[in-house]
Amino acid sequence: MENQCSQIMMFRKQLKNRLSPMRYEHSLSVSFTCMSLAMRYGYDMNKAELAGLMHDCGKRFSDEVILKKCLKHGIPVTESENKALAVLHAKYGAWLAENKYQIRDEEILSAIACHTTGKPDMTTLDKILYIADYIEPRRYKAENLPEMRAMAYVDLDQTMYAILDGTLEYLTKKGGSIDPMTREAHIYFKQRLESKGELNGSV
Ligand SMILES: Nc1ncnc2c1ncn2[C@@H]1O[C@H](COP(=O)(O)OP(=O)(O)O)[C@@H](O)[C@H]1O
Repeated sequence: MENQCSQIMMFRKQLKNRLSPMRYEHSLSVSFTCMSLAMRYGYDMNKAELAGLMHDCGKRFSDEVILKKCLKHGIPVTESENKALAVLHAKYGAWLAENKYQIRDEEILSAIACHTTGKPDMTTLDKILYIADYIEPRRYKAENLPEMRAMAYVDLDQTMYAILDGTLEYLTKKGGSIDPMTREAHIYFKQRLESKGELNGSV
């Protein structure tokens, strides 16, 4: 317990020096939101805290620099990621977390790696982090935030589907390339809700 706390304090100090003040605040806010969702869903709070804190550790560089760093370190970049560079900090962040911050927990690394796009068959921590990144208290951009914040504490799959649905609509309007992993995740959650008979018209 004491060890976990001192590890978190050390990572916070390092991130504070490396991220912009706003990005650092966002990371803290996501970390606390992850813990709160972990409480709700009976997930390990320490792992959730660490995943939330570290999720944007790759976002200290511009997208172009992140691409160069991925190529330099042999991190595979798909053709789609090359066209949608905004998603790449997640994969690079997972690499940094493992290789520079020495985080070895596969669930934490997986959650960091898929926090921008989601993916099919996400673990509980994958979902907690993806959702916390969207609903954290300092976020204000999306119109559906009050609804998503309430839904997050009712059902993770419903919330994943609703956020992915809104994000695809937003990205389509915005124009530009959309990473196909986001669509794959959307289809996956749609089918998952359908198979449970839980896909309602309002989502
Ligand atoms: N080209 C893309 N393909 C798939 N997902 C994307 C793409 N660009 C951004 N996203 C994701 O969509 C969400 C909204 O994007 P955006 O508004 O650009 O980012 P943010 O909310 O971080 O400012 C974020 O979760 C982001 O990771």
